[in-house]
Formats: sequence, structure tokens, C-alpha cells
Amino acid sequence: MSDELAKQTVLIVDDEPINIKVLGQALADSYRVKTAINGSKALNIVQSAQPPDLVLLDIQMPELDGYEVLLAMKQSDLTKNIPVIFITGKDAAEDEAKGLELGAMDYIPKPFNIPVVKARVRNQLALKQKAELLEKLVSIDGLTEIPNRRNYDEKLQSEWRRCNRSRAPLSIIMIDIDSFKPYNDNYGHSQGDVALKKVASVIKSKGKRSGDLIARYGGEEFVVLLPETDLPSAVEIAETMRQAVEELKIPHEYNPASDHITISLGVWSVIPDLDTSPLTLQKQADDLLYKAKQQGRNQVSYTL
Ligand SMILES: Nc1nc2c(ncn2[C@@H]2O[C@H](COP(=O)(O)OP(=O)(O)OP(=O)(O)O)[C@@H](O)[C@H]2O)c(=O)[nH]1
Repeated sequence: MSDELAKQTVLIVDDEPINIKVLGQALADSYRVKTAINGSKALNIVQSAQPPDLVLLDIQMPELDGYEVLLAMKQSDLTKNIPVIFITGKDAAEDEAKGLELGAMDYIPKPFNIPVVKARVRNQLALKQKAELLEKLVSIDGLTEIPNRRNYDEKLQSEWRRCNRSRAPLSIIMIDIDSFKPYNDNYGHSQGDVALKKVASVIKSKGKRSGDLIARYGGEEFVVLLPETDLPSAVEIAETMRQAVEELKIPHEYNPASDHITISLGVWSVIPDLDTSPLTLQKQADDLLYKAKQQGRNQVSYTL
């Protein structure tokens, strides 16, 4: 990655071009700087595909003021965690309190003291990086680097409600690596870890929609959550995953189902009902996974 791309982006929002210029010059060495001269332009930038890492936001602007921009940012999951530092000529304590209550992270008074501006920006960006790292650590599985069980549990609850509202089917695939104990016993645990990573990566590559979640459920088990996907489509995806793992051709002499590592899969689909727990969906897929194992492994099991 080039240095320019690795740099964090700061958006400066002020209706006074001179303020944008002074702040831009102060920050340009260390950050990529974007600018907006009013609130609606600022919102367009924060809601774009490449949002800034931090916003320096003037409070007093015609039409949409800084408070309103911050409020709009807080209402969307996509923008609510972007830190905002208010910049303002107002120095009354009540304005400062209002900004902080709305969720601003810090406050910079005009006229600017450039070393203070730089230090505050640096502090907030460091905090943001730490928060992102923490978020990653609690939601991503350390070995396979795909979402972990906690991440999946949360998504299952929210997708259950969302698909209930839209009356759309929600499908789930439970996956288990076949005869993984003899694999570990004969090839060693660290070789087992390598195989787990490869399987996770190839399964993940087959969940193509942005809403699909492929997670490590625990041990050698994976789970795939497919919102707005009916049973035939989910079975097709499961079969693609089964084939892709087989095609990895990871030798496994001790697998009664094949000479290679294979997986068994259980697929279930339902239009969620709020009177039923989402765990029933999982239980059904688990039972079908068990059936796939019973019937000889390396296969997809489902009921029409
Ligand atoms: N290397 C490695 N092995 C793991 C990990 N997590 C779980 N396992 C192993 O996965 C194996 C799972 O074995 P079992 O549940 O007995 O099932 P199996 O041998 O896969 O047999 P079937 O599921 O019936 O095909 C155990 O030996 C676990 O130690 C891990 O993170 N790394």
C-alpha cells in the first residue's frame, strides 16, 4: 500500500474558506484531507463509499448547521462511529456541552492553535484505531480470520427480525469437516490448523452476496447465514461449497468418505416468525448435518 493510501482521511467542514485553508495546511502532511463548505456536502462525503476517518465540523453554518450534521451522522450505522471534533467560534460552555452530548468527541475553539488542533486530531484517530482493533478482536476468529460465533449470534438475531419484516426466507447452512479427529491425530494439530484455514477461506469465497455471513461456529464447524435466500438457492450454494472443499484436494488418508478432506452440510430455510426462536432454524440445520454424517459424509442434506 502506498503511503498516500495508508494515510487516514480527515474531512474539514467550514463555510469560511480561510478556515478550511488554515486547517488543511496544518493537517496535509500527516493525513489525506477532504473539504466541504456546507453541511449537505459534508453528509454526502461521510455517506460515500469512502468515508473519512474523522470530521472537523464547524457548528455555525447556513442551512444545515454542525449540530444537524452530527445528528444525521449518529442516525446511521454507517456513519455513527466516525469521530467528530467540533470547530467553532462559540466558546460558551453550554454550546460545548450540547456538542458533546450529541456525541462529538472533542471541541476546538477558533482562533486555531495549530499544535493543539494537530494533537487533538491525532488523539481521536488513535482512539478510533484502537476501537476498530477491539471490534475486530471480539468479532473475528483468530485462526481462520472469518467472523466468529459471537458475530454470527448477533447477525442471526438481527437477520431473523429483518427477514420477518420483509417476509423473506432466511437460510442457514451448518458445516462440519469430516473425520477431523483422525486428521489431527495423524497429521498433527498444526497441520490441522492449516487445513482449517484453507477450508474457511474457500467456504467464505462461495458466499457472494454482501449480506451473507460465513462464520466459524466452533472447532471444525462453520455456519453460513444467507438472508433473502430460499432453500433451492441455499442448497445450490452448499453444494458449491462442498465441491470447492473437495477440489482443494487436501490429502486425508483416514477419511472414510474420500482420500481428501471433505465436509458435510445441513441446510434449512424458513420465513422467520417472531413467535419462534431463531435457534430452531439452527437446530433443524444441525439435525440435517447429523443426517449427512450418518449417510456417509461429504454430502449436503436438506428436506424439501
Ligand atoms: N487443528 C485443530 N483441530 C481442531 C480445532 N478445533 C477443533 N479441532 C478438532 O476437531 C476434531 C473434531 O473431531 P470430532 O468432533 O470427534 O469429529 P470428527 O473426527 O470430525 O468426525 P465426524 O464429524 O463424525 O466426521 C477434534 O479432534 C478437535 O480437536 C482447531 O482449532 N484446530
